[in-house]
Amino acid sequence: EPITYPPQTNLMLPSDAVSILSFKSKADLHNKLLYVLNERFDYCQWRGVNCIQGRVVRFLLPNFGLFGTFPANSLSRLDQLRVLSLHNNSLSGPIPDLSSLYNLKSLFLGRNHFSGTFPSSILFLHRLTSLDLSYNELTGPLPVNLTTLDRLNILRLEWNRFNGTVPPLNQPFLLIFNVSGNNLTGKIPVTPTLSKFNTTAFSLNPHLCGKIINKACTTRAPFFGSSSASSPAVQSPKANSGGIVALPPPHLPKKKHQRPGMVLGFTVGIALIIFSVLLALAVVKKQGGKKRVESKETKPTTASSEATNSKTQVEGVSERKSVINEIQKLKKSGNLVFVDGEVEGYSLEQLMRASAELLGRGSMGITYKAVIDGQLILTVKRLDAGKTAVTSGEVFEQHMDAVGALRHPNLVPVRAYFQAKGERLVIYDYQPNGSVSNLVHGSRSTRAKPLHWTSCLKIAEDVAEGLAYIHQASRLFHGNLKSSNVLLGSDFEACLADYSLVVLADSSCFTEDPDSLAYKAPEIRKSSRRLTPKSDVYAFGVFLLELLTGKLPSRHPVLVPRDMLEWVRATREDDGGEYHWLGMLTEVASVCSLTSPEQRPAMWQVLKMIHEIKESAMMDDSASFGYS
Ligand SMILES: Nc1ncnc2c1ncn2[C@@H]1O[C@H](COP(=O)(O)OP(=O)(O)OP(=O)(O)O)[C@@H](O)[C@H]1O
Repeated sequence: EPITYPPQTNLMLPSDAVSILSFKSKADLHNKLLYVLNERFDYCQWRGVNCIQGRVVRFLLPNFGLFGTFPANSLSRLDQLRVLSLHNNSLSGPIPDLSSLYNLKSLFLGRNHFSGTFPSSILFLHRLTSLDLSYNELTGPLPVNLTTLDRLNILRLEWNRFNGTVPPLNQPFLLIFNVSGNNLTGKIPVTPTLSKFNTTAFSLNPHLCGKIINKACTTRAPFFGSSSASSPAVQSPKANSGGIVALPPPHLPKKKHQRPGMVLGFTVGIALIIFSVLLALAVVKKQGGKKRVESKETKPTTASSEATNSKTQVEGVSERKSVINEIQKLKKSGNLVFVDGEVEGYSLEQLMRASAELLGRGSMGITYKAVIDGQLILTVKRLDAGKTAVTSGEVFEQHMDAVGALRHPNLVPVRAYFQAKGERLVIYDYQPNGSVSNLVHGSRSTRAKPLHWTSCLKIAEDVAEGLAYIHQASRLFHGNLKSSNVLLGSDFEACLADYSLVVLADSSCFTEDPDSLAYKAPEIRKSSRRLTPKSDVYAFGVFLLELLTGKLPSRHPVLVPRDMLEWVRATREDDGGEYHWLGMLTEVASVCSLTSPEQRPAMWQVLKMIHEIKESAMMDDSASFGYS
């Protein structure tokens, strides 16, 4: 039952003042709040306190450097309280019983060190519209009854240690929702509300699965390099340091009957390969005369990317070819393999007939933009046969199945692949707005100007999200992060391309330009066999510096971290306004590019640092809804 009248503890002092002072006595051990009470209602003028008719309705203490605990029975008497924010302080211990704050609409306790389980008293606060417990150390399951808080607009629970399953939340007004970075498990309930959120709301929970995050709840597809045939049950999160949890080793061989469009040549046997190659050669020969020789002019990409695509367009005009001309040597002994969950939207024949434009030549092969039947735009990467010859057909198939299973808003999705007789194609979505390399360095004629620091932050966040996802969702890594492999999607979101392809190639065949080399961590400069997630972290550090300075990686000086900031600043026309933020971002870049892989943070830790910078920046601009 709600308490209607606050019990008077001291006839001289209003009970709201007593509440606040008793809160301060334990929560402000460093005495940051200078609360003095001379007159009876002075407390309504205290910093962070807002009253209506002498009763405290808002108590807002974000970023006050509060250090201590949140004492039980302190604020519980503030029964007129509507908003409570203790966001971003250093409060530890459990969150006390708050059930008497029955008028509370917004509760912001994020970015502290609160521990213990989800405070069940919160479930009594039926008027709550905003609840933020993110970035704490809370453990245990999320109560199923969270569904009863039916007015919630904001529910932020990310970066705690919650385990168990996601409750079947279906609050119609839930607009902001995040449970990423916990240890939640099992299938995400497919409610209309939860279906509205994309995978980032659930990311970095290694054992979550289900339709909403495009991850099957069964054992994952095999991946490259694994040898174990026996698959233990899902590994305990505790077995992993730092929160990265590896998926169980795959079952080998893979159950092939589950997917459509299988590569016949590798499943039915040698005899069939020979037969189909002969047949295909006959068909190709017969159709040779009929092949479309006209090369449909594929329009250049969107107007907004005019500058960014100038290099590829010049190459495209001079080397524009039809895919049929380029890959007509294909022996048609295989079909396109559409990765798990993909609809077979087109055939190999359609792909071969598609008009194509050269996008560029990279270390692994040649990349084309292909337009199928004048409608569907794809990117086709034709891998260099010689360089990937070290990878057997079976390993290639297993690897591409694992890579194709990755789905994240910051990854360019693999849709299909193909291999037959030395030819290997990987088909991706086409990203219409060029690459970050184009964006930062522009065409050669224009002088490069570094991006605004907030754009750097946004791109860095997107890339870190994509990398952290790859590392946690599989035992894969990118292996070739660089600005030409970070593409801009239709909303100018940054998406990683070319992830996890480099392991298929013999790196000794590579002749890399100085910029590509500069992304390589010291331990992999000699051989890419030693690629690990930490080498991606190194490349991320180089990429971040490239973003901040607009300088090509081969021109980055080797500096100790404290000189690094001065160099970063010198490359920018800074009026001093961004100094603080540049400092924080440069620090992230420096720690990522440490020589020793062990000293570099894991990608999820990098992501956490970037989130923290973003959140403080938002608070600084008072742009963050509800925190001040
Ligand atoms: N899915 C895609 N959509 C649009 N452009 C793409 C796509 N994939 C690659 N590109 C662009 O095509 C060009 C060639 O890419 P490619 O990956 O072959 O070479 P690279 O990125 O320069 O080097 P590397 O092979 O080492 O990654 C690059 O400019 C890249 O930005």
